[in-house]
Amino acid sequence: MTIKSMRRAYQVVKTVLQYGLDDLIPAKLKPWYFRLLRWSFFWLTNQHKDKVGGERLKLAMQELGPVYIKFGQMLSTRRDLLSDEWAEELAMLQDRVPPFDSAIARAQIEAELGAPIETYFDNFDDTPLASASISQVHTATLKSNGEEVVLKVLRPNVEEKVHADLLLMTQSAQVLETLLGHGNRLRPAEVVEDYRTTIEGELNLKLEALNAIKLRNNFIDSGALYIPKMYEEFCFTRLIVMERIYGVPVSDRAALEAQGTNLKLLAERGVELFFTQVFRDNFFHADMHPGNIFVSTEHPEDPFYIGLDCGIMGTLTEQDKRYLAENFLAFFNRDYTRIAQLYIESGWVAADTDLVAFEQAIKVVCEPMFNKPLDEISFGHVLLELFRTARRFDMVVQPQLVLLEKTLLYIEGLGRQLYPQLDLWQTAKPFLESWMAEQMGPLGMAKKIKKQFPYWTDKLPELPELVYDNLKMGKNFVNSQNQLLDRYLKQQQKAHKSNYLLITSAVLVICGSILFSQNATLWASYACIGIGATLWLLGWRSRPKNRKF
Ligand SMILES: Nc1ncnc2c1ncn2[C@@H]1O[C@H](COP(=O)(O)OP(=O)(O)OP(=O)(O)O)[C@@H](O)[C@H]1O
Repeated sequence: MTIKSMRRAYQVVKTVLQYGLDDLIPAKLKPWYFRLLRWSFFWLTNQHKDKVGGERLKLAMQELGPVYIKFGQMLSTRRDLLSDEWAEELAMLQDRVPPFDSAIARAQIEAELGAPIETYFDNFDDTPLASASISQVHTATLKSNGEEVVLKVLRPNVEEKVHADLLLMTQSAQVLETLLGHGNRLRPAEVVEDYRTTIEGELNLKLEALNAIKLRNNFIDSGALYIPKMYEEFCFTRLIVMERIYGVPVSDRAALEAQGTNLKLLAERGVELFFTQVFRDNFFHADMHPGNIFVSTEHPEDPFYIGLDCGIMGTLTEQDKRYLAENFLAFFNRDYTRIAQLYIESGWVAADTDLVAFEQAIKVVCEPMFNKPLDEISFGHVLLELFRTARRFDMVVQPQLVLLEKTLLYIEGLGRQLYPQLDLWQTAKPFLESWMAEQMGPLGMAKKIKKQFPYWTDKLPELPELVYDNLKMGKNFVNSQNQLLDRYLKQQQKAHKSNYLLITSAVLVICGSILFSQNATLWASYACIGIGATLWLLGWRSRPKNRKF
């Protein structure tokens, strides 16, 4: 431990004690060394007894600086872990940081460029346009064509500071975890680990630029989202250069109204954009706070979003996406058995989970949601409640899903703020249904076959064994006594049969295509493709029917 890190540790302990955060740990969980710590710092008394826990934590984080402020902001989105009051307090943390010296910014930029700023840029403004915890933003114009750009540069020594704070956080989280016991729902070590991934991603600006380029390309023809152009030749780990944008911050409702923005359309586009990013592109902006989203100023009747700061992006596996879509559809069909099955099938909860108890718990939290009109139900809230319930059944944390749930909650909140009558279900349902239909239909099958072709040719020799194991598992499963399980198993069997037919048909079509491409006996290739197509039809028809898509 260096002198610097010891000083920082002292500062953290001092703040924790001054804000009485140690009081928040129940006395019976406090070991002797905790009390000793408190006695040895007897002059540091809790000066904030009058304030509630969440507020004290917020003030302490504010005092500890940017890394803790960002941590608090992230924590505020973990509503599956925190109570709503605590989350609301932490959400108020503001990331306002004084700018750093522009001479330092210049030196840093020139070090990355390997040349004086004037070699490539004119009109570099020494007064920053914005200054945040990780970086600072300056405006300039490109020497080559006069285009307006912004230069985003990392704060000096920010990596060192973040890593020092992270180390301390990790150690404190481990102590806390031991005190609280492993079964505790707060899981501090996991939360800090989650934060580490997020903040470390933000320390690499090149990564942010690459994400922005990808997202921009995904929406290049869209009238709903614009991502500023990145100048790749000037993008490095500590510096990126992008097109300057002008827009109204999305949180500035008064300005949006003043310019006559069609708020209904804007709100609907927000929800659509989210589902497009998740389900079509599998690449979604996961840091959607108001400072990162602007609204276009031209053509207010046909507004679009402008997205900045693509440091944190989320992706889901194909399987996660399918389970997620099914999850929503099952919820709106009030099919709680199906939801419970989905959590087990996907592996989010263990296979030996008590299905009946799980289904019951899901029903208890979901059913009251239908007391509201359908259009007021929030997808994010549904997911949040389902995750909270699943956690009680030891759901393994899925960081990608937590990221998704947070983004969804934010997008819906934003949509409602812009247009309180926003009908979330009507906006999202057609999208989900057509996605599911496409996935399960012939086009989706063809796409999957094409994508999986190299993998299947590799796995072809193992296929009979896999199919046999699969069927055997299904058969063993059927022996269960439970009535509910029986229903589930029948469905499983049907699904296995259908999968078996579909897999065999795919194999035959692939074999036929290989024979055809190698100019082998044509009749054999036609026969393979013909039989394959017939089996596919049979498999398709024998799918379990009570899945409503
Ligand atoms: N291309 C741009 N054009 C105009 N303004 C920009 C641009 N990029 C960033 N800004 C301004 O700089 C601010 C900070 O940018 P950005 O969010 O990218 O920084 P950050 O360090 O990642 O901040 P945080 O992580 O706290 O969101 C934005 O809120 C916006 O006001």
